[in-house]
Amino acid sequence: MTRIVGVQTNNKNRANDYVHGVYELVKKRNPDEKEFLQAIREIFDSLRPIFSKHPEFITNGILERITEPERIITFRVAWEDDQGKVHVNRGFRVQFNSDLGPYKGGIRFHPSVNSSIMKFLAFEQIFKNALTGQPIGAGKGGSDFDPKGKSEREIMRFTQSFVTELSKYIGPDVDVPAGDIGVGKREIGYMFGQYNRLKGGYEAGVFTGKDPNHGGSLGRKEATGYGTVYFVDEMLKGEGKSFEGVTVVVSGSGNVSTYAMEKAIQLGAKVVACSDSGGYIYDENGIDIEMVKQLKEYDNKRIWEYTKAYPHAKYHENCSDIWSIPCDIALPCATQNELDEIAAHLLIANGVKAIGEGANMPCTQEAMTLFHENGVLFAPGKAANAGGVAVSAMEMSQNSMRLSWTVEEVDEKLQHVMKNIYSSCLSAAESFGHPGNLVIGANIAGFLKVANAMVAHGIN
Ligand SMILES: NC(=O)C1=CN([C@@H]2O[C@H](COP(=O)(O)OP(=O)(O)OC[C@H]3O[C@@H](n4cnc5c(N)ncnc54)[C@H](O)[C@@H]3O)[C@@H](O)[C@H]2O)C=CC1
Ligand SMILES: O=C(O)CCC(=O)C(=O)O
Repeated sequence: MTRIVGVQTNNKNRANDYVHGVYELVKKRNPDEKEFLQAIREIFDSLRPIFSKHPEFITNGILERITEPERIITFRVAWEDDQGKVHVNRGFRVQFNSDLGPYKGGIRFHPSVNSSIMKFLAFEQIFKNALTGQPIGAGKGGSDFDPKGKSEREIMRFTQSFVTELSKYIGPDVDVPAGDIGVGKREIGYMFGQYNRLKGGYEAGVFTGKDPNHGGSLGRKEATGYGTVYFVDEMLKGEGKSFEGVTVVVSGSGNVSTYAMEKAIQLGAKVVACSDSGGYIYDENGIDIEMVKQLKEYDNKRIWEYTKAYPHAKYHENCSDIWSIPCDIALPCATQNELDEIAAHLLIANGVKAIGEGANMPCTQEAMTLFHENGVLFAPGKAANAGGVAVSAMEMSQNSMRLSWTVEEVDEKLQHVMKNIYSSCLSAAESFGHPGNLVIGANIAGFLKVANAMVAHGIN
């Protein structure tokens, strides 16, 4: 008995030393990349229990390899504005891991884009894409270009210049980009057009998130937001709860937020607030989702203009104060680290029951710890928002087969994927000694899938 306990302790120490040692190496190699290190730390904290059961992951150097992107492409994007002035932005594509399939992940256009943000997003994508169960590897890209205030033609010229360089590194079986912040079906359309022009043909599966009228999948636009709500609904059902009659606050008013709000409302919730980077609106009667769509998806307006149609609604300029509104469920769907310790304290004091991360890494580590300590149900982004990339993989399948599924078919498959992800997270958490902890469950379930493939593919 003593000997077995001794062996277990030795294995545990060896596993802890391994995780700690690799984290120190990664930190040394990427000293100023705070978002990337934050994402690595969260994963590493969850993975500790794995290595005492799977020493082969240590001998195969899985952590050392999975934290180093297979390839990072950085390039100049020169473009001319409407006045003929030349501008230069920086473009990125991080091709992080291809053990499960072609690199797959969105393109972000936002002034904050830098190497750390690109790497954290591509790293998260490894585990998220693995959780979907579909044959997709992981990547992410973007540029520090700010679409705000640019004309339609400027956006087209910038996007064409961006993809002229990116086209050398992507393809339907190599790397398949999609949208993210600042990139929707309009930008994907420009990328797709320019890519095909350069290649002299039509390669349907090179981008996803295309317009369903020209090569895209029905249901892709809605998939991330709907998927997030489907996942949270599963988590609520596990506790005998539901969306019926609850109050919900959603940050952002872009692609993910809009369709998270729509699905929550369809399931009987009252959504009382949403935001953009300028501020938030609070409508105690419940947000009119069609009005939000009109303002943000079609008219490209700021969210405060909602109050022109609904004068009883209130507009507040500080978008991060949205978390001071009492709610049962909070869905952060805007951007990374938008919900910090202070916001978490406010939500908990106001009785929040559940959090669902529609955005990538929207909660800081400190906020997550507080939710955990206070028994708040927590759906981590890499599981909860995986519906978008899952339907992107369905778009790839439809493109390869040269056919189109109906929106009902796509939605049914999406619900199935989200349920499967939920049960994989639950069972991984249970098997590794953390029952009910979906953060640990998501990280372990995603990691195991990729790590096993990396062992099978040899050291490379
Ligand atoms: N589009 C997709 O399919 C997926 C997106 N995500 C993640 O979801 C998040 C949102 O992405 P999208 O909706 O696609 O982008 P989007 O560009 O359509 O919308 C982003 C929204 O967030 C707002 N925003 C930006 N910074 C903000 C801040 N600090 N506070 C409040 N609002 C702010 C913007 O005004 C905009 O309304 C990102 O973290 C993205 O990586 C995750 C999975 C898939
Ligand atoms: O649909 C895709 O390929 C990308 C989605 C994405 O960027 C994400 O899941 O964060």
